Amino acid sequence: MLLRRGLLVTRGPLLSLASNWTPQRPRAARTSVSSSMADPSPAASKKVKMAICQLLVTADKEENIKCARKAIEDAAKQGSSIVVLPEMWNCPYSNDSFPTYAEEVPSPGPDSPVAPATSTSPSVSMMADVSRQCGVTLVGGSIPECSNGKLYNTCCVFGSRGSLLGKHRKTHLFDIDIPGKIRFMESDTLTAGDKLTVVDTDVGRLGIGICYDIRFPEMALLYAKAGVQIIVYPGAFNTTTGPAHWEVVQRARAVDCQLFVVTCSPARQEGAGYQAWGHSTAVGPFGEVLATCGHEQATVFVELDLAQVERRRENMPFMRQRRADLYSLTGEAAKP
Ligand SMILES: O=C(O)CCC(=O)C(=O)O
Repeated sequence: MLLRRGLLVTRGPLLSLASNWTPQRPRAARTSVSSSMADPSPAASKKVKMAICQLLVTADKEENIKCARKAIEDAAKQGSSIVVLPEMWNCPYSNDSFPTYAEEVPSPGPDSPVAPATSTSPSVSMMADVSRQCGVTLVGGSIPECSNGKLYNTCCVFGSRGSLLGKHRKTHLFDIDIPGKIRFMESDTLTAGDKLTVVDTDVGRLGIGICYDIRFPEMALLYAKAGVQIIVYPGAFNTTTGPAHWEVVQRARAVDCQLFVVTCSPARQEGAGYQAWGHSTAVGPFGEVLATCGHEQATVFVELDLAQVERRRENMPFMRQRRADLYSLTGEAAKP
């Protein structure tokens, strides 16, 4: 895609965003639905209770798994139907750690094999087990995945019966160099994923991105086009780009796409090689920050009314107002 004299010029097969951009309802959504007489909007409320677990990640993998399990169980006890974990929650965020902490991840599917607790994929089996036991949808942050001699930064999404519904491999690797501030080259160890990931769950239709993926609005727009209601970005911004961009990119994606944006960071670990920004957040489809936190370990509880996605799009129909004669977007977020 080229930006030339104010024109967005695309190459390859076009996927026009100008017409027929009606959000699709998720298949088999089992969101609790209640209508409110006081609400003049035709869209009934569809409320989803979410917990965003900003975990303190240590070098002790077993401890990280125990701590994540407890946070999920506590969130379920408090009535959450969907729980989100941070990027790289089972290992320190460093190129040295990724190969050592990596696990195999099975292919998604309703009957995906759930690895027993003694397997070589203890993080994956814990997530499958606890989501089934607690009956929650789980967006499992990310962990390093090993597959055919390559490493990926991978997010697993589990349904409330413990099956692996989807996995997203981070598509934009975090390779940046801000002299005197931060240099990180994920591509030294990781390979980029090659697809966008839309997952239908009990609570709604999710689009998944990981951290640096949030900086690419085209990806979020394709998710909106695919009928996604919530984009979840497990992410670990840092103390340079975090204060500058973390909140603004979330609000920008939410406003551009008129959907919910949720981020989940690790807590900041004093003395760690990588200083995470924290501030896990949920943003509504009008760009409003609904809930957030600081940089310490915390669980953010938030209720998302998914009916707001339709309401905002009725109020301000950007989707129908796009100018396909002037610009369009290539690519596809495959529907599940
Ligand atoms: O985009 C940024 O500033 C940070 C991204 C990042 O930390 C990551 O992708 O892991």
